[in-house]
Amino acid sequence: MTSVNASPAVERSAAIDIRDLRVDYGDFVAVDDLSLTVPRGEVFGLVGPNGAGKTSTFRVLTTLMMPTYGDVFLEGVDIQEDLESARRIVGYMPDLAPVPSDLKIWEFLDFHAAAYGLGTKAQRRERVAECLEEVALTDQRNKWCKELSRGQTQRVVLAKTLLHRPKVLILDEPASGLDPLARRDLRMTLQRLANHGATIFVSSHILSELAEMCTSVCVMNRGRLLASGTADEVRHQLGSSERTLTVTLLARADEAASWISSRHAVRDVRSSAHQVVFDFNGSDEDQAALMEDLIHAGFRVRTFEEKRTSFEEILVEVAESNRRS
Ligand SMILES: Nc1ncnc2c1ncn2[C@@H]1O[C@H](COP(=O)(O)OP(=O)(O)OP(=O)(O)O)[C@@H](O)[C@H]1O
Repeated sequence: MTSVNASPAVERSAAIDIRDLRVDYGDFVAVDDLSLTVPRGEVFGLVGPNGAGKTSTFRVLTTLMMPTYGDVFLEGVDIQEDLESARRIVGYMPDLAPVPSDLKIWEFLDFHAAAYGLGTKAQRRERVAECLEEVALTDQRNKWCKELSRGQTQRVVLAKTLLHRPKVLILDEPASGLDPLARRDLRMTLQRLANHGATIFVSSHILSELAEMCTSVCVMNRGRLLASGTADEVRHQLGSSERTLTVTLLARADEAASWISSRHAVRDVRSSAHQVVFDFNGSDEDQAALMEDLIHAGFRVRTFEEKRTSFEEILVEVAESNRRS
C-alpha cells in the first residue's frame, strides 16, 4: 500500500483524507491504492506526468465519479455517504474549462450563482462582486467572455468556482499556459484564499510551477503515489540526493582535485585553473565535513557553490524508469 499520513480514524484536522483509493476504467487501473491527507489551510500540489491519474483522483474528490473502492473524506464528510454536503464543501476548476462566448463576465457568474441557489438578485450581485474582487477582475465585469485572454479566462473560471464559498478547492492545471506575471497573480490569489481558511489541492505536470505556489507537494505516476512532503523531502524520498559542487581556489586546483577524488561519495571530478567541479551523493553532514577538511588540509578556498538536481530532472528520471519497467 502507498500511504502518506494515513490514520485509522477520520483525521479531524485534515481537509482532504483519501484512503486506499482505486479508480478502474474497465481492466485499466488509473489510480492504485492511493492514501493521502491534506491539512486544512494548505496549498497542496499534485504533480505527475501525463496519464499519472491526477484528473481521475480529482474526479472522485469532486464527486463527479465514484471510486472503484476506497474512501474519501472532505472536512470529515464521507463523500459517498453524504454527496450533498460534499458538493457544498468542494469547488472544482477543471483543466481548460470553457466559458460561453455570448455572455458578459458578470452574466456568466450570475448565471452560475443562480444555479447554485445563492439567494436573491441583490444577494447574487453582491457575491459576484466579491468573487470578481478576489480574482482582480472588478473593472472587467462588463467585458464579453469571448474577449478574454487565457489568464483572464482562468480568473473568471476561478471566480465561478469560488461563488458558493467552498472550503476545499480542487484546481486541475490552473497555471497551464499562463505567463510568469499571471502565474504570480494566481499564486497570490491562492495564498490569500488559503490564509482565509480554504484548502487548495492543485495539479500540474510541471513541478517548478507547483513548487512556486505550494507548501507541500505529492508526486504521482502510473496511478501510484511516489512521494509526498516539502520539495526537499520529495527529492529525498525519490532517492535523488545527488548535487554538483564547485570549489574555487586561490591556487593548487589540481592538487585539490586529487585530494577531493579520494573522498567518500565523490564522483566525476573535473578541474581547471582555479576550480574543481564534482558530483556528490553524500549527506549534508558529509558535505560539511568535506569542506571543513579541505580547508584544514591547507587549500585556500575562495568560493563554494552547490547545484541540486532540479525537480524536473527527477520527475523525468522517474517517468522514464517507469516507462522502461
Ligand atoms: N474515461 C476513461 N476511460 C478509460 N481510460 C481513461 C479514462 N479517463 C482516463 N483514462 C486513463 O487513465 C489514466 C489516468 O488518466 P488521468 O486523466 O487521470 O491522468 P492525468 O494525470 O490527469 O493526465 P494528464 O496530465 O494527461 O491530464 C490514463 O492512462 C488515461 O488514459
